[in-house]
Amino acid sequence: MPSLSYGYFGPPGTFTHQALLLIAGEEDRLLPFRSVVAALDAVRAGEIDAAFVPIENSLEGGVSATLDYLADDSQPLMIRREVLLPVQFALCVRPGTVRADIRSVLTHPHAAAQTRLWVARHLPRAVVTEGPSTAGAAVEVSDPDSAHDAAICARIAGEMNGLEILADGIADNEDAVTRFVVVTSPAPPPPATGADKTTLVAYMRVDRSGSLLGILEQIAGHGVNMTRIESRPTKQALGSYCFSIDAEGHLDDPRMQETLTGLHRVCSRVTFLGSYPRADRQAPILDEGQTNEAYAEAQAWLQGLRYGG
Ligand SMILES: O=C(O)C(=O)Cc1ccccc1
Repeated sequence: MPSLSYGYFGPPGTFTHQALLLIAGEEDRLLPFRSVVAALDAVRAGEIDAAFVPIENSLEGGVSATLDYLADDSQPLMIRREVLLPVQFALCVRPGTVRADIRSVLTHPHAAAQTRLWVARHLPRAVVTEGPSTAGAAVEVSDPDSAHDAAICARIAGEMNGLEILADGIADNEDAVTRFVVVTSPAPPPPATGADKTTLVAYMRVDRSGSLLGILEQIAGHGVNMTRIESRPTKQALGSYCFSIDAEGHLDDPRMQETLTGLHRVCSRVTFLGSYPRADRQAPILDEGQTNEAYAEAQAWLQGLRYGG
C-alpha cells in the first residue's frame, strides 16, 4: 500500500494520536495539527491525504467541532474508516507536586467532562480549565512557570513531557470509549463488508410540520437502524436545524440506497459523509424482507411485471 500523510488532532500524545497509531503503517507520515478544523482544512487544501479526528464519545455523544466542520459541504469531505479507543485518564504533575498543592488543573473539555466526579471528590479545591487538547495540557504543565499545577491526559502524554503520574484510571466511567475517523477528499466508498456504517446530515424543511417524522419514516421504513442522531443548528437562522446521523449499512446496500433517495425527496438537503466498515464488525440484525437478497428478488419480480409478468 502506498504511504499516506495523516494530519491528526495533536500534539503528539493526544488520545487521537494513540488511536491513529493503531492503524497507521510504518511508512505513513503522521503530522500533528492544533485543532480538528486545522486538520480538516489541510485535507481540503490538498496538503495531506487524510485527517484523523475524534467524532464521538460514549459519554458526551458527538464532537460538535468535527460534525459541524465535516458537514460544511461547500468543500465536501468523506469518512473512510472508524477506530474505537477505550480511554483512560491520568492526573499528571511536575515532579514534586503533591495532591494537596493542586489548585489548577488543565485539560481538554472531553477529558474534563469524563473526570468531573473524580476531580470533585479528590481535588475539591481545584479549578479545572479547558485547553485545546490533553497532550497540549501536559506540555503546558511541564513548564515550571505554568499557572496550572496538573494536567488530565493520557499517561503517555504525561511521561513524554517529564511529568509524574499522581493517579491513573480516573475516568468517572471506566468503560468510556472514543470513536475517531479517517477523513479524506470525496472518493468512492471502500467496498461493503456486511458490517458497515453510513454517516449523513439531513436538513429538514423548516416550513412544514412533521419534517423530523418524515426523515425517521424513510430510515425506519427501509429497515435501517440508526446508531447516532443529533440535532445541530444549521447556523443559517435561529430555529433552523439539521440532523447528523450514523446508520447501519453501506451505500451499496439497496435499503440504504432507498433510504438516501427517500431522504433526498423529503429533505431540503442531504449531505452524504461516507460509508465505511464498522470498527466493531457488528453486522446489522435485519428482518427477512430487508436483506440485499430480498431487495434483489423484489426487483426481479418488478422487472418481470414490466415485461408482462
Ligand atoms: O485531547 C486529546 O487527547 C484528544 O485526542 C481529544 C480527546 C479528549 C478526551 C477523550 C478523547 C479524545
